Amino acid sequence: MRTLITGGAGFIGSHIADLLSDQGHEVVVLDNLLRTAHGSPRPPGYTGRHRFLRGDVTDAELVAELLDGVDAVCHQAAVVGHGVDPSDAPSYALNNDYGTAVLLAAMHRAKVRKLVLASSMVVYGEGRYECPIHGIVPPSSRKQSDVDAGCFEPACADCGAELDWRLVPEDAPLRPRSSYAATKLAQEHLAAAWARQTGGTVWAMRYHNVYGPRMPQNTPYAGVASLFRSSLLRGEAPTVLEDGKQQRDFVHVHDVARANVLALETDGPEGDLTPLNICSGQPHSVGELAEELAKACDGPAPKTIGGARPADVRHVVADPARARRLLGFTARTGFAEGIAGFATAELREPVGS
Ligand SMILES: Cc1cn([C@H]2C[C@H](O)[C@@H](COP(=O)(O)OP(=O)(O)O[C@H]3O[C@@H](C)[C@H](O)[C@@H](O)[C@H]3O)O2)c(=O)[nH]c1=O
Repeated sequence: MRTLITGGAGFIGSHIADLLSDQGHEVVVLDNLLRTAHGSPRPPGYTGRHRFLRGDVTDAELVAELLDGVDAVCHQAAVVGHGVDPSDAPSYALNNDYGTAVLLAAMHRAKVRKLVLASSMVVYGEGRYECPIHGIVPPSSRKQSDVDAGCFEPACADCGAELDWRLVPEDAPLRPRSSYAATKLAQEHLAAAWARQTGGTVWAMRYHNVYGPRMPQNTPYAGVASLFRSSLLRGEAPTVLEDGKQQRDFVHVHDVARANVLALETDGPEGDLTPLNICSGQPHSVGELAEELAKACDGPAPKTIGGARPADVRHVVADPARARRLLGFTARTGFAEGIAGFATAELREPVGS
């Protein structure tokens, strides 16, 4: 199989490229290197192993050229971040949505019918909750006054009862809370329309909180695991927001790469997009993450400081059943083992801007 990986020099894309090559597949990497996992203009490991081209997914001519002879596309290139400042929306839309539209048009012309798309748990917005009286309810947005008063759990909008979190299945309502999240969902819509128009197949990989080697560091968008680790390695205590009891699904990048390779190798439903939670199925709190990392780095104990960032959600805990059923994917890296390895893993500085 010959695969074009956009964003193939990035944190997740580079692991997919390595795994595909290890398994004897042919890989073409397109990356603008604005924020690479490897941090150098020609990332070590690419020379000779993968065909590597520095360029942008919005460059229609280049994308068309690279699709020659390609069987499938793994689209990882995106501007990531929190996207809470509306003035960043044009940049997200240009790179994530216009870039995806260019790629899909080129795939149509080149008759490439298979796409694996990097999506994100951010498309859900807040997680799934059950009220003891009203059953599954849409979570109301947390008020700043509640957060300031130290009340972090979402309450039922109808009766005010405290809600229990539940696993989020792929057919949960999609309520993006940031420009970034909206552009990830728009990517899914563009790809779904392309699949319906062309009979193509799309697996939309809704990544949960991915961590592991080559994770970016020293950027506020790095993700909590990387930011905690950087603080600990500087000898500073990681600062835990809220009360530290907010839950996430931390999934190791090696598992995420394997899920992508399985998706590339698995025939999906034709003429549609199939979203999949890519997660471990083992929720952990942010407080636990801080404790585990502090232990593994032999650093100072975490400090819980309350507060929350705009657009922060409380618990997003994914249901892994569909990816298991359709791809045979189960995450193999346990939390304690993954975090211990991550404490000493090689991370990279972002380059460019
Ligand atoms: C950065 C940071 C976060 N947190 C908390 C805030 C959240 O409740 C929880 C998780 O935070 P984050 O990893 O920042 O994000 P997050 O769980 O909101 O998830 C997002 O992460 C972004 C980086 C990605 O762009 C998104 O695609 C998505 O994965 O950890 C801290 O307690 N201390 C910190 O220093």
